[in-house]
Amino acid sequence: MKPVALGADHAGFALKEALRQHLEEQGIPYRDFGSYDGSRCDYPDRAVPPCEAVVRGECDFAVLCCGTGVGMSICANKVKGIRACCCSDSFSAEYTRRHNDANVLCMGARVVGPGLACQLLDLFLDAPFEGGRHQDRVEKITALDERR
Ligand SMILES: O=C(CO)[C@H](O)[C@H](O)[C@H](O)COP(=O)(O)O
Repeated sequence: MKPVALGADHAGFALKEALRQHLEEQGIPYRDFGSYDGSRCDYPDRAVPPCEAVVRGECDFAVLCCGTGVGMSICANKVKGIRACCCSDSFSAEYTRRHNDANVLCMGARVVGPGLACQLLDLFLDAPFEGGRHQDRVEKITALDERR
């Protein structure tokens, strides 16, 4: 398994740390792109490096944390090849993999607690992309990338 890329701003730092520890406990490799402490920083600067690692094929997935998860997801979806979803419920976390072939999970530390976030991460990592009719739709998303 390729490492999971992790990223966070100051608001998401503690949640990212909880997710990092959760991955470590399960023996799932990760690459931590920071923040490495809770110092104030800007989520666009923290979103891009983990996403670029996914696009380069060094990581299959990235997990990004900020206050709401929304700022991170907006930025991540600006990176060509990224399909990011901001999740705070289990159905979305699972089905964004099954139907959208999402490669980035964003979560908000001011929205979800660490226990739920770890559960959402497990669902995201375990769910397979179903392909079939969803493949055609993902190809249309890729075509949208090409128009930019
Ligand atoms: O971008 C966000 C909102 O979608 C993130 O939640 C940020 O973490 C948040 O805006 C940071 O807010 P702060 O007041 O500067 O801590």
